[in-house]
Amino acid sequence: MVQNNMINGVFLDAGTLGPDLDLSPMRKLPINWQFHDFTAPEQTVERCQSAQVVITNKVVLDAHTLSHLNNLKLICIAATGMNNVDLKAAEQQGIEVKNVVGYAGSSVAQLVFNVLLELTTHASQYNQLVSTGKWSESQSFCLFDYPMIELTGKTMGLIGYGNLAKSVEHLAKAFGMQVVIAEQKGAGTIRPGRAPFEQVLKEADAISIHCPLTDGTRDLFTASEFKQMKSSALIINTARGGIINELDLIDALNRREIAGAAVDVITTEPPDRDYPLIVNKPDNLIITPHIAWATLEARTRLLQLLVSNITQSLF
Ligand SMILES: NC(=O)C1=CN([C@@H]2O[C@H](COP(=O)(O)OP(=O)(O)OC[C@H]3O[C@@H](n4cnc5c(N)ncnc54)[C@H](O)[C@@H]3O)[C@@H](O)[C@H]2O)C=CC1
Ligand SMILES: O=C(O)C(=O)CO
Repeated sequence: MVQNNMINGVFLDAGTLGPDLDLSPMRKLPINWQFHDFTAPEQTVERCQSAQVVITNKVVLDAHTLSHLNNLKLICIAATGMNNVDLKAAEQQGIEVKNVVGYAGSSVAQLVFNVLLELTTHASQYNQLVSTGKWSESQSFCLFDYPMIELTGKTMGLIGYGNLAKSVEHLAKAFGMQVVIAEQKGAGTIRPGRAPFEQVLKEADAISIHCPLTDGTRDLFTASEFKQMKSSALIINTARGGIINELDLIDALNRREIAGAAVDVITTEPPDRDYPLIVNKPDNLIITPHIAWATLEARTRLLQLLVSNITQSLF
């Protein structure tokens, strides 16, 4: 508990919640706020120096930064992923860290199926062919340029089985897919209802990644994992960049070791203009700019949960 008449709070990257989200529920809390749209790494310490509560969506709070923040009592992450905060260093300094859980299930599952359907049905690529006149030039009433694949009866492999994976499972079953849930790679025992990681690689027609980025999941998918997958398999990463090795993904897609991929998250966001995954983007890769969470409905829930996280900890 902090004496509430003295609380200084900083929101380091309020701009990341979008221009259309009304932040007044947070502004109304009895906290002496400083809201910044974005914060560069070199501005972080100075901006947080007198704060007892700091809110960050994607600004990095590493051990070095935290070591300068002696007043800090609470970090509220305006997201589910906590990989931008050094949790061990925070714990050692007695700083409580809270994230927002369970706000984005519908939204993320919708994006997963949007890209899965694009990779299997190619509606926007066919739409493009119509716009460029290929349909008008055709002798047949329909085109066959992109092979259409039915999802019913196919197997969806889930990596991580928390809130988001369960929402994806729900939609997968509605499409008539079988769902296999991967046990953590290297686990000695396989929990009921789970399958060994390597078995999921071999069996899945589509893999959807929903685990956090940690030391244990960094580079979980490299050349070796892609080689174990079916050549017809698809992989979708809406979790975090870094879980898939991006250079290995480019190779696997170019060599058609797997059939396609979609990533909503990459290792460096936003990317530089010469980011390898983008400049060398294979035609069987879809990249979206970290939008899976970004429906207004999900962001509205996120804000409510963020306010409730702060209130529960401080008041
Ligand atoms: N693209 C986007 O817009 C969004 C991305 N995310 C990302 O999705 C991740 C998952 O979110 P939720 O499902 O809500 O989290 P969650 O905490 O409910 O589920 C994560 C699951 O991953 C499992 N896990 C942890 N380490 C693992 C490992 N080594 N191997 C396999 N599974 C492991 C956990 O046991 C848990 O079941 C977040 O950590 C975040 O990075 C979250 C929201 C939006
Ligand atoms: O909630 C998350 O983890 C996201 O990636 C969206 O910011």
